Amino acid sequence: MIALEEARARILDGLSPTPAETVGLSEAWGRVTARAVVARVTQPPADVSAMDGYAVRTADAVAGAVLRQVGAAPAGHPFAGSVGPGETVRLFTGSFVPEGADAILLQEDAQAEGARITVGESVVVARWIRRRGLDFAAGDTLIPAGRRLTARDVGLAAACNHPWLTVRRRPRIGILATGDEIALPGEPIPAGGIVSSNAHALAALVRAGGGEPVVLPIAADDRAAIAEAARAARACDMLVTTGGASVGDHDLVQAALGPEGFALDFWQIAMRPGKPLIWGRLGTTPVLGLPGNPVSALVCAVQFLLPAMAVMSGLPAGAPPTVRVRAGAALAENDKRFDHLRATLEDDVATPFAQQDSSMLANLARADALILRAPFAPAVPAGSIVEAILLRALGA
Ligand SMILES: Nc1nc2c(c(=O)[nH]1)N[C@H]1C(S)=C(S)[C@@H](COP(=O)(O)OP(=O)(O)OC[C@H]3O[C@@H](n4cnc5c(N)ncnc54)[C@H](O)[C@@H]3O)O[C@H]1N2
Ligand code: MOO
Repeated sequence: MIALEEARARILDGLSPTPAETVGLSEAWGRVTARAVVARVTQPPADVSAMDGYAVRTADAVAGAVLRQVGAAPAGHPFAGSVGPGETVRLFTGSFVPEGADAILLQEDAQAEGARITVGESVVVARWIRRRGLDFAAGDTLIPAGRRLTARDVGLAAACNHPWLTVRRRPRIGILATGDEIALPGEPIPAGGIVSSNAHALAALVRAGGGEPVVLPIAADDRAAIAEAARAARACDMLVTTGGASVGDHDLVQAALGPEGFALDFWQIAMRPGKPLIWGRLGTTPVLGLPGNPVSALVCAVQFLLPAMAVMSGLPAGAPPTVRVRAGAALAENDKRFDHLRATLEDDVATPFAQQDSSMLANLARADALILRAPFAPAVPAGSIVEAILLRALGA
């Protein structure tokens, strides 16, 4: 059994980013830039007013002075002339500041009678003028390559005049659930059978991680069926199987993929839940074999599939983010397997469920966090600081 960190390193080492594609801005949220976004315009394009009011010359606009309005410049309609001594031009927020003016007289500090503008309060030079390029200048690199785009980034890309962006293709993840006993939700459940939940949970997690799930039909516990399904997944960037990973006579994933040319990298890791994890390659397609137990499959997906999808998306390789929390109960000494205790979180106190069986989906769905227990971590009293993965933040 290899250590969790080594398993993740071996998985991530073997992956590379998907090819780039171009998408419109409306499709860009959550995608990862394959190319830096460089401003095509300067913003603001000229000195502009930050307020509604009057463009003035500081020397003239002293309290009590009367100025002559010689024009108006609504936003989008710059004033063609310049502001001479004793003159002013009506402006609005975003209007270009005409030549000659060097300050803004706020509308509420002025009294207008026709073209006669009486200054109520002396202006301060440059006040309320946003300088050309205050925000950014043409040629500035505003968004680096390898960044997952936020709503703010999309707005920035639009502002710097990019109608579309070059991003990584979403990693296409084939999901193959195996087992004679599993039936799709809503279908008749065979005698001795259960409803398949893993493929659905994994597909949702793939979406949360920015990927495109390709859910394959359930394969029976039979080598030919698994092999056929796996062949269908060769166009995917990764095939994820669930079930059939362990040591039972019906745990067939490796046996079925072997004749198809499956090259195993490792099988079994020192992790709970998730011990029978499989990692290898079917031709050029990476294959991640997750255990069938629903909690094991999900926890392995958090620890390995999400980081793998990040690398395939062009993001840096790494472990899922962790936070420090206080244990809501005493934690026993751990054994040799890296443990993940499903826990609720209130403020910064994470309390593990009393039962941690890897079949218990309801507890998993109620959990906010996975408390991480390194191999051989000593027993700690309630209130101790421990590391945890927050599930909701990952969409898990
Ligand atoms: N003698 C040993 N037995 C087991 C070991 C071991 O080391 N020695 N490992 C255990 C561990 S740990 C795990 S985890 C499981 C994983 O087994 P498999 O990956 O082979 O999974 P299955 O046997 O196919 O199924 C296990 C369990 O999960 C349910 N299942 C399967 N697929 C789905 C699905 N799509 N949706 C919901 N539930 C699913 C299945 O019905 C079983 O109950 O092996 C232990 N055994
Ligand atoms: O490791 Mo298994 O994944 O304990 O249930």
